[in-house]
Amino acid sequence: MLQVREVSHSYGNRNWLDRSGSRPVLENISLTMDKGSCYGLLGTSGAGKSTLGKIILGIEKPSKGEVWFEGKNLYHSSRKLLKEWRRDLQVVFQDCYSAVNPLMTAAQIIGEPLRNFERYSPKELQRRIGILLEQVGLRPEDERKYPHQFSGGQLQRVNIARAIALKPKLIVLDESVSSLDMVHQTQILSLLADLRTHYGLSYLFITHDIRAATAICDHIAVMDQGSLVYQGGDRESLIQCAHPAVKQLVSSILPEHPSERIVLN
Ligand SMILES: Nc1ncnc2c1ncn2[C@@H]1O[C@H](COP(=O)(O)OP(=O)(O)OP(=O)(O)O)[C@@H](O)[C@H]1O
Repeated sequence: MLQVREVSHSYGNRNWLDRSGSRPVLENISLTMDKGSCYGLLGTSGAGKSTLGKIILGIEKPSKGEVWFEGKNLYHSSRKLLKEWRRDLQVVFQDCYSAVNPLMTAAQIIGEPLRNFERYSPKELQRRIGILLEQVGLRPEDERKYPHQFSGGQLQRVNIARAIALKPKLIVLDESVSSLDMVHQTQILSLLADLRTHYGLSYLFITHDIRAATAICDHIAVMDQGSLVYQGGDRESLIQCAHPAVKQLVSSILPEHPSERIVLN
């Protein structure tokens, strides 16, 4: 469904005083995502995960390489095709509060993509917003609430409802559960798993949290300083991987004494 082919990227010099040359943020990244899969992209801060996410979403053109989505080259497409991709590729960010307009109600936030892409009557729009609220576990009366009247976990559900409103094919989840407490994290991860089954969605799950990634992903890649240093589907090989960046991630969740070690997932 999605192929990233030999993608490299630099942001260029930040200002004219910076003569150091543009350091690559991504170097020769290739990955493939199958339909319906959940691909975990792990790595420490600054590894380049969000940059790769933006390139996959079509909002940051890579300096080199290609992104293919459903057999077509994302950055060599007509305006019409790009508009279709805007529907098919959605994103949920970490900071649920800054991802929404504080002056809009939940109904307005969730209804926004439907108003932009569909021509529903007001009654039909209302009905669809009601279904979406229910699907993400919110109550009908929540539609009248403003962002500040929700908890972080509830507002992230509003963001997820907006992301699934157009029945996309791929959702980039960029640290989407990272700012939530453990209880809300578990609830949102379980909601995401249910929605994936219901809609046949694919996720690119960007995170630094190996535990969250192993809970829902069927494939995991680890990035370090702009390169992919590990790709695999099975937890054991991730734990056994000798690359220092992978070991660092794994050790962040493993106690020193083997008898105290919990099994991932
Ligand atoms: N718009 C930008 N302009 C210039 N440099 C940028 C820009 N966005 C990111 N960078 C730089 O690119 C590098 C990778 O950043 P990116 O946000 O992709 O990493 P990340 O792995 O997602 O990190 P984090 O987990 O902290 O979000 C960093 O050094 C960052 O400073």
